Amino acid sequence: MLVLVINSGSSSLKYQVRDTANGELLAKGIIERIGEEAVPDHGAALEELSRLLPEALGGRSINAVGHRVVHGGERFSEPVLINNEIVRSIERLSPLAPLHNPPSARGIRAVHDKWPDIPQVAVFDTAFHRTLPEHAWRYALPNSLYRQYGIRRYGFHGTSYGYVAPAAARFLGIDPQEFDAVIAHLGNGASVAAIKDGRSIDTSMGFTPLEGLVMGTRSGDVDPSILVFLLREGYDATRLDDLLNRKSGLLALGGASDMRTLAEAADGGDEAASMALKIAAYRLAKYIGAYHVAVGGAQALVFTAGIGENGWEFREKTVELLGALGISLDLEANRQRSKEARLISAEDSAIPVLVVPTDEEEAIAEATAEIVSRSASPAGTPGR
Ligand SMILES: Nc1ncnc2c1ncn2[C@@H]1O[C@H](COP(=O)(O)OP(=O)(O)O)[C@@H](O)[C@H]1O
Ligand SMILES: CC(=O)OP(=O)(O)O
Ligand SMILES: [Mg+2]
Repeated sequence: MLVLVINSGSSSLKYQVRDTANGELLAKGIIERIGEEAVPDHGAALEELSRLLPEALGGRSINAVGHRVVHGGERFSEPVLINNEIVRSIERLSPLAPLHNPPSARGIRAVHDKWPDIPQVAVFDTAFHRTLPEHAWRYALPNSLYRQYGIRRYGFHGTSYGYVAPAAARFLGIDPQEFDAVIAHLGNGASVAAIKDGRSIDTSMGFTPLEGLVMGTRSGDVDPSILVFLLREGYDATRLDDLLNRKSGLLALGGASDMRTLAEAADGGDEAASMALKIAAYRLAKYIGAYHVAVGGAQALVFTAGIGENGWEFREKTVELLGALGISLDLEANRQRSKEARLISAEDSAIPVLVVPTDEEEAIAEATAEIVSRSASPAGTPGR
C-alpha cells in the first residue's frame, strides 16, 4: 500500500511516501521554518508539498494518507479512519492545541479536495499517554473541571515516544516491555516522558502542548497567577494565547526560536542566547531528575527529535547538570554526528545516555496501512 504521511509540526511539515508492503521509502522531506518569510504558514507548506509530490511518486499513485494529529482529547485513543465528523471533532479540539490541530485539519481537507476517494487516517500524539495513572494525569483542581471540560493531563509526542522507546530498548538488548527510561523529545515543541515497563507513566506536556519545558516559542511551566495578573492588567484570552504559545520560550529569552540560530549566537558571545540555553537546559535537567524518580530508577536517558538528535551543545549543557545522578557524557561521542541510534555516555556514567532518531512518519505510515486494510476487509478478517 502506498501511503503519504503528513506530519504538521508547529514549525515544520514533514512528509514521507512509503510502500508499507515492503517498507520501501519513496520520498521523504521536510519543509521547515514555517512562520518565517519563505514559508509563512502551513497552507504555503502544503502547496509546496503538492508541487514536490508528482516527482516523488514517479507515476505511481497514493492509496492512503496518514496525518499526525496532535490532540485527540478524551475521545481518540487509537488511530482512526477519517470522515467528516472526525475532522470536525479534530477542529473542535483546536483550542487545546492551537499551533497543531488547525494545520492538521487543514491538511486533511486539502487532501480530500484533491483526492476525494483516498482513505485518510488520523494518528494522535495523545494516544500513547493513555496509560498515565490517575495520580499523574489529574490536576489538583475541582473534579467538576475534569467532568465539564475534560481538563486533565493528556501528553503529546506520543507517536514519537512509542517509536523511540522500543528502539532504545532493543539497542540496549532490553525487552521493550520491561524498559524503564526517561526520554526527552526536543523539537520546536519539547517534552519529556517517564517510561515504565515500556509504557508512559508521566509526561511534561499537559492539557495542551504548552506545559513543561522551555520550547522554541512556548513558555512551558509558569506560575498560573501570572495569567490572572495579566488578565487584570487588561490582557484578553487571544493575547495571552499568543504570548504563551508564540512569543515566549527561546524566542523571548534569546531572540530566536530555532536552536541552530541560537547555538550560533551563543557561540558568538551573545549573552541573551547563552542565558536562553541555560534556562532551557536547567528546566530539562530538573524534569529528568523528577522522572528518574517516577520510574524508580531509569535504565537509560534517551534524547530524540530535532534538537535531541542534533544539538550536541544542548545535550552537553543538560547532562552537565545531572552530576547528582552520576550521569555523564563522553564529550567526544556526544559531538559525533550520525543518523543512527548511538551511545553518548561516559563509561562510568550511572546509566547509559542514548541518541535515538525518531521517525513519527514511519510509525504513522504503518498505523495508516493497518487501519485502512482492516476497514477494507470484511468484518473480522484481517487483511493487508
Ligand atoms: N543540526 C542541528 N543542530 C541543532 N539543532 C538542530 C539541528 N537541526 C535541527 N535542529 C533544531 O531542531 C528543532 C526542530 O526540531 P523538529 O523535531 O524538527 O521540530 P518540530 O517537529 O517541532 O517542528 C529546531 O530548533 C532546530 O533548530
Ligand atoms: C506537540 C508538539 O509540540 O509538537 P511539535 O514539537 O511537532 O510542535
Ligand atoms: Mg515534531
